[in-house]
Amino acid sequence: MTGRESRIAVVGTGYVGLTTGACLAALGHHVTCSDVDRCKIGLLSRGEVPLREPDLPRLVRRGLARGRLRFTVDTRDAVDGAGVVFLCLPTPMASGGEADLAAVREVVADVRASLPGGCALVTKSTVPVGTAARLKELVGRPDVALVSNPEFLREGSAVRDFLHPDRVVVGSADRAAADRVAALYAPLHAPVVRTDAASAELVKYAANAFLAAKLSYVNAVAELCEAEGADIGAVTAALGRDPGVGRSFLRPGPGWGGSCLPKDTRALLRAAEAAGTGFPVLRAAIEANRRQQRRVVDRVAEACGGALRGHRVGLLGLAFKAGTDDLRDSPALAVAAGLAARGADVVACDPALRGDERGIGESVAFVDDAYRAAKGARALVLLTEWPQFRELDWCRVAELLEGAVVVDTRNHLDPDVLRRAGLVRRGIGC
Ligand SMILES: NC(=O)c1ccc[n+]([C@@H]2O[C@H](COP(=O)([O-])OP(=O)(O)OC[C@H]3O[C@@H](n4cnc5c(N)ncnc54)[C@H](O)[C@@H]3O)[C@@H](O)[C@H]2O)c1
Ligand SMILES: O=c1ccn([C@@H]2O[C@H](COP(=O)(O)OP(=O)(O)O[C@H]3O[C@H](CO)[C@@H](O)[C@H](O)[C@H]3O)[C@@H](O)[C@H]2O)c(=O)[nH]1
Repeated sequence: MTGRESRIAVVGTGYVGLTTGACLAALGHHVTCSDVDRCKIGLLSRGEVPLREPDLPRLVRRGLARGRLRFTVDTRDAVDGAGVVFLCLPTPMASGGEADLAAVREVVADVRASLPGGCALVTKSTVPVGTAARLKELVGRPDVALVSNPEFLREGSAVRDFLHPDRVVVGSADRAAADRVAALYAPLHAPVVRTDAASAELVKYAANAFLAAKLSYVNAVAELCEAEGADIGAVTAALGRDPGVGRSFLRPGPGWGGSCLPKDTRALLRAAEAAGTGFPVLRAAIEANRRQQRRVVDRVAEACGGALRGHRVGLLGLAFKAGTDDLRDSPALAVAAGLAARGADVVACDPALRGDERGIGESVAFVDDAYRAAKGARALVLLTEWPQFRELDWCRVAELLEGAVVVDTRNHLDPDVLRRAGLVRRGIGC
């Protein structure tokens, strides 16, 4: 690879952009990352990482120290001299459910004249089918190629997922540009799937929608287990051994959430409706997820003797899964809001949060440890599977609680430990 080809720009330094930038710098490239958030760029330039992601701070500091990683608020400066420009910008849900591409369009319009001739402009953001083609028109330059290279990392294991991908998907009408992007991943020895841009864009949505539908399916099987007296743990242990099913994404829970699955399923559904095909299976999976959250609220109401009004309910965990401090579309927040709407006095804790984060909402009082969340509660509800919740002194919890029921929406706690503490554990599907 020539000197210029190994100069990379990454626009957007969130979970995807910062991981991409730091990992590509670790692979030996010279990477400039840009972001509109001045505060974030200030922190990152000093080696401080404002995201909770294992290994990311170490890679960022090493990249800075070796002069391979640089941060700027000036995106035009970042793309100057770059052979590959990754767009890692937010594509949130718009009011109608579709993906909002405003940030992507704004950046492309802003940098189009500054892009070096021959560079590859790569969408790593999750974008609807046809976006690469439309951006190609917006750029309006025959010497700039558009490439779709969707990202499949998960929060909480972003660096590991980036460096050990199951597959790398590269889609473009421009073979040479796609070769150049694929070559960046060569040291990872991962399978590279080469496609046209539209197929690459669809792979990302189809993957997330599949995972979401699988989770809704498992949560429905869990409900059936409760009705029939079966045990979801035993069912999924055997089910997952079928290679057609696979072992992952079989854990029932309070519903699936996070920054991607909810918005991407809605966007795909909207796109399918606009395309005239519809997607009834996906629609059902989304509705089943809402129902799952309502089911958890009903279950807590049962634990409180039928009605929630006037009862204190303690919540263990607010993040959408363990290992992250991300609250975006967390099912825990939906459950908390549902409990509060039915009159419960909701008190929550989460080891990754301080309580002053945006998004927790007014209906939840935040306390800094599990014992304070348990104090005086009629029911305690585990919503995020943090390992430290297993290690609580459950006898102390039992003394602090006003009631005796723990609703374990992740089937995370040891039933015997709770039983010995005199508590009743209600899991999902068991
Ligand atoms: N978070 C994930 O696990 C994940 C995984 C795969 C794909 N994705 C997709 O990747 C994209 C980015 O997701 P994310 O979670 O990294 O988002 P994020 O919100 O964590 O980060 C986006 C960053 O872009 C910056 N930004 C916004 N407008 C900008 C502009 N005009 N110029 C420069 N920077 C700007 C923001 O300040 C922010 O730092 C989305 O399309 C998402 O769906 C996310
Ligand atoms: O067995 C499981 C697995 C997950 N979940 C829930 O499903 C949601 C999503 O979890 P996960 O997929 O681990 O989180 P993300 O970090 O949002 O990752 C998803 O979304 C990313 C953004 O598009 C993709 O890159 C990843 O491949 C895709 O897994 C969370 O609420 C989890 O608690 C379960 O309830 N049971």
